[in-house]
Amino acid sequence: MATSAAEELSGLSIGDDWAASCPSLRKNLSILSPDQIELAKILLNEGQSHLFNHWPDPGAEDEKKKGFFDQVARLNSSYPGGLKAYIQNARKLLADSKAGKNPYDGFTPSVPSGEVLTFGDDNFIKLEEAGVREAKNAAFVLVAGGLGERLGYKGIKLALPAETTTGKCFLQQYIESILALQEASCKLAGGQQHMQIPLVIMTSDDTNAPTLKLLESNSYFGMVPSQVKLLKQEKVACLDDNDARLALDPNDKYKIQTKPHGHGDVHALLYSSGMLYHWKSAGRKWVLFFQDTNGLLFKAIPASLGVSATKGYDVNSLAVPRKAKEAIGGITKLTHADGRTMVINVEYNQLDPLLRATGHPDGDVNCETGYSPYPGNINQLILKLDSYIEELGKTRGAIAEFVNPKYKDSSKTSFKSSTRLECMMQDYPKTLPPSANVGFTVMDTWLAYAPVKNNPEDAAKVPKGNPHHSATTGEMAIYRANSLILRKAGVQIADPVNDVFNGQEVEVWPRITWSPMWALIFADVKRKVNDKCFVSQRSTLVINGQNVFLDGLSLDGTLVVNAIDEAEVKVVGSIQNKGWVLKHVDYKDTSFPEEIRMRGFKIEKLEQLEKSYTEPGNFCLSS
Ligand SMILES: O=c1ccn([C@@H]2O[C@H](COP(=O)(O)OP(=O)(O)O[C@H]3O[C@H](CO)[C@H](O)[C@H](O)[C@H]3O)[C@@H](O)[C@H]2O)c(=O)[nH]1
Repeated sequence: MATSAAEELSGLSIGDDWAASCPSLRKNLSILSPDQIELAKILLNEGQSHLFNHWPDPGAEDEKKKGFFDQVARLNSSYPGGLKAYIQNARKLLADSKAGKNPYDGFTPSVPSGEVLTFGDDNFIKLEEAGVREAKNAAFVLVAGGLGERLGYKGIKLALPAETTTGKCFLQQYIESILALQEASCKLAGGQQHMQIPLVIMTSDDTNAPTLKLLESNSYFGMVPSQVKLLKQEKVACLDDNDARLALDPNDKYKIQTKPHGHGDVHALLYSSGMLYHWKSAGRKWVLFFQDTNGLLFKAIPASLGVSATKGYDVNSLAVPRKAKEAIGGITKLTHADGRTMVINVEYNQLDPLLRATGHPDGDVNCETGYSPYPGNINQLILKLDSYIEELGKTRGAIAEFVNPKYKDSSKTSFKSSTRLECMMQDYPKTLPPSANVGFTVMDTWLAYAPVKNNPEDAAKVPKGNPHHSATTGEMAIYRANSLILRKAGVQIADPVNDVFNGQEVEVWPRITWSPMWALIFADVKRKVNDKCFVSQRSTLVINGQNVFLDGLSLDGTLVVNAIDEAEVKVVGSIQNKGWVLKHVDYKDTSFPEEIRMRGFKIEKLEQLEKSYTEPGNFCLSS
């Protein structure tokens, strides 16, 4: 095609007319590759010419311009449907938000029915066994891309000690639990096959490098390195206004400002990585999703996996009784005026307005049980792999999104700061067909849920009766759960005492911990203790070893037992020493490490009986 002399001089051609509305980009087309030009076309078509307004003529800052397109290419490829879809979705959601449209318009909430389990009864024991049986066919997915802004800890949350008696971090606890499940499940299957249970960890730019470092510097906590796969989520572009104009980074005009898109990214990442097909061809049946700081989680997993298997649930959400206004979503049955129904998590900030808008003037309040009638979603999801793959084949893992702009004023025309689209992994069932078998499993909070989300200052402000969700309560909950489980198995455990750490009143139970290899399910505990045992309130008991049996132990102090699998150790008689005591530490006292300060106490090791059995054989441990 003929080109005018002037255009030839500037390197432009008539074929570049698509860029006529944006002269500063048009002048620079000659330095862009064909792929970059395609991306530029998408941006202009979607009303993003402002991104180029400040671009100088070719020859100046060319590397920065190319770098800009490198980022655009990443943003384009990491979002299902690319940037075009992102911008179009944003425009629609921003318009809905401006119009004050309720995402649940036309839906009436009601309390759904699901499986309510009671720890330790026959049904629970049966479900735990069914869960262990299924575990060899499972894959675990840990979402750990969040920064944990509410906690304010400078490291990654997975590296925090779940409890300070052993100092094991959350990631170690999770991995040891999966390995114990793997071993128990393969044993139940007759031990012929040795299947590795895969673990995927979703990270982000904020957490990827430290997560990898934590794994590598601890030999993957006993997993085979190839068993663990990190999938990094990308951030999404920020939006400056209701037209979904992308925001430039205030510190770098050649960069689009980005923010996290939320844990819902996990579905698109699993899909695009090809992981799901790989798992399916290896005969896997279940995908279990979980979050970064719940030290009780694996106590609830076997039974809930048992529920999924026996009920054939496509989706099973783990839930606990929820206190009104607690920062966990409520599992709700939504019935549309047109007859459609779904059982879905309604996020904690949306439940109250939804209830008020549908004939419940008091909104999110407790009922006569002292709890909200809506079970609290703890975001532990078990999906059946077959139907999950089928659904993702249609959606490519795209999850219903939302936007939450902070408007400058009631005209809702401008934002206080840029916003972005977000998505949540628990919204996966929203696109499922009505025939999908969606259920949930409720367990006691003491057994299943004690996350570490809040910093000490905010945790102390939580209304009385509502959970603090702090490092203090996360740790105390582990001791409480272990004490209650031993009690249920017949061990006499002294009553707790109340104490206040970092302004939070908690029950302090004996500091009892065991490795998952000792006991994964209640039947394991029952086999390994008897009702002649006693543990006093000031005691600490650490059991590290598969074949340790408490046979008439009376403990008043600290006992630590370490044993290899081939050593069978019977612990008998009375053991008494000064033990380990909890010393108060103020969170503002910077002479202590952050991990200690944030929980408000330090364990002072005065005296203990510690025994390690490193040779095979039968042993008797007494004072
Ligand atoms: O972009 C993100 C954001 C978060 N996360 C991860 O997602 C998990 C959950 O994040 P938060 O702890 O910030 O989640 P919230 O407390 O806001 O809420 C979520 O967890 C609650 C239970 O802990 C309720 O279930 C609630 O409904 C659910 O949205 C964490 O492991 C976090 O690391 C990511 O991987 N990427």
